[in-house]
Amino acid sequence: MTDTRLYLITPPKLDPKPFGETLKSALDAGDVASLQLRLKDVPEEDIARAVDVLMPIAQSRDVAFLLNDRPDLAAKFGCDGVHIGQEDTPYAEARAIVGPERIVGVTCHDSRHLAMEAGEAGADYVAFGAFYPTTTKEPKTRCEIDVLSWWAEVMVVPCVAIGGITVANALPLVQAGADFLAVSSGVWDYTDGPAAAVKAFNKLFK
Ligand SMILES: Cc1ncc(COP(=O)(O)OP(=O)(O)O)c(N)n1
Ligand SMILES: Cc1nc(C(=O)O)sc1CCOP(=O)(O)O
Ligand SMILES: [Mg+2]
Repeated sequence: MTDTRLYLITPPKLDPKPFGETLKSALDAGDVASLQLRLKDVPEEDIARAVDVLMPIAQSRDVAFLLNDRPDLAAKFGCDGVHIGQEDTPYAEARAIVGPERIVGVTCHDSRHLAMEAGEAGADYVAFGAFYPTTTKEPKTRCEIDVLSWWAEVMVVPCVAIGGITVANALPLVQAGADFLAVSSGVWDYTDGPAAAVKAFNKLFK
């Protein structure tokens, strides 16, 4: 049994009500540690509506609900945490906004240095990527698996692997010691549906 767990990222575009039904089936299919709401370049009211519909679905199933980019809204809406990248609110400011009890995760690309900085500053996890090609976003970097295995061997702060991860290519990341696999299209676009994807990923973690 590995310690790796699934960290879902919402698809780039979604209609909250119908997506909420898809989300319920995915979360009821197996263990999911967390869900990140990642809506880019939308009005705040669209984020608020998605939070209203999706956060209760996640939290009622003990799935942590994180918001991408916006520590202010994460605090305002009562999310369990926020994910920030290198071009978003700096860690110290995000932590001051959300407080000590909420999760703050930090994008560290392929950089051991960025990850050590974030870990020392108090980040709850560091995210490395992209490990594989992805069409969900234009990743700034590609990350080699040895960065992940180095971090898993020498550091205690949890590490997240992200970028183009599918059931078919995930095993090397699990074997390298990733604490979480952050996945979007590998679940929502899975041939047999998101629920089957959650089951298949959890089978890999056994
Ligand atoms: C878990 C996780 N890792 C990395 C990212 C990417 O964050 P960022 O670099 O800020 O890019 P955007 O997602 O904001 O476009 C993430 N969102 N989640
Ligand atoms: C949001 C995000 N950040 C990345 C990074 O490299 O930091 S890759 C990525 C896309 C994740 O979606 P998918 O699982 O569909 O590839
Ligand atoms: Mg960001």
